Amino acid sequence: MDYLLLEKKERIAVITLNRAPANALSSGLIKELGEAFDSIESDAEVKAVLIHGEGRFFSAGADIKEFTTVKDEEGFAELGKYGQDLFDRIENFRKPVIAAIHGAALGGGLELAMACHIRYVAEDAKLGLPELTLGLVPGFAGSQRLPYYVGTAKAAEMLLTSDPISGKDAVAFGLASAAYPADQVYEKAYNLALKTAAKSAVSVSFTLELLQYARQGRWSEGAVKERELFGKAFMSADGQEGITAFIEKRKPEFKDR
Ligand SMILES: C/C=C/C(=O)SCCNC(=O)CCNC(=O)[C@H](O)C(C)(C)COP(=O)(O)OP(=O)(O)OC[C@H]1O[C@@H](n2cnc3c(N)ncnc32)[C@H](O)[C@@H]1OP(=O)(O)O
Repeated sequence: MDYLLLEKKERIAVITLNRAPANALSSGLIKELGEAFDSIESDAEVKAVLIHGEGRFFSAGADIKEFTTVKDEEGFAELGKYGQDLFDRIENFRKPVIAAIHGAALGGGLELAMACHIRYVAEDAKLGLPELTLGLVPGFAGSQRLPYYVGTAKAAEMLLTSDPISGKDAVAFGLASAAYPADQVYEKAYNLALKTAAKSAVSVSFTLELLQYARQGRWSEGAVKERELFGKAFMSADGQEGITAFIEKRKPEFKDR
């Protein structure tokens, strides 16, 4: 691949955005991200995904220079759909996707990070949707995901001023789970990925599915689905192993079945 690195180790797939100088999300990079997720989806050995950026930033957003090659409104709507479809796929992915953010996650970079299931950030990272600075609006569903995390009022402030918030503030507003000094973020996020990879792939997949009901405000349907999957998880080989291991006072040995 030309714009990212995909490395699989210890059952973790590490995606490194690698498009100097700012890991701007060109259509080429977005296409390669889709291909990376194809490879990870079909690889039963991989149990979690970690996305981070090479260089100074996580990602500074869609490639502003590439915008000049788009001809008309339909072209921009198509570009938006291209990114939105990929980010929906990431949000609905059945293996945990974790973002380790340093430097900046702006515009499409933050929209990518918001599609991940968990975000760890550098304390001094800048997170924002500055599209209005360019006379634009977000195009990869940032106007929809940001209010989900930070509330409508804070999202309105961030969008209408274009001011980014720090990693520390992102945690305070619920946009990220934890903030660390910049040189520790990757390692902390990698250890988090390892922790999730130690669980049964069955219950992890069920949990990610259930979280989407809450994410989409489908509470009652989600509760029905939860009790159904509770039974399925209990009757799975790993569910049986987990219960037996607890009773026998030992660590469970999950087989992802
Ligand atoms: C549907 C989605 C829409 C969107 O995502 S719209 C884009 C939203 N993103 C932005 O508006 C962010 C734009 N970039 C910036 O604000 C700044 O940059 C940074 C804060 C990221 C970094 O600032 P500093 O440290 O002063 O560096 P620097 O000289 O501005 O940038 C370094 C190089 O990176 C290129 N670059 C930065 N962001 C983008 C981008 N989004 N698309 C294309 N190139 C970008 C610059 O041009 C420059 O390049 P060169 O060294 O060749 O001059």
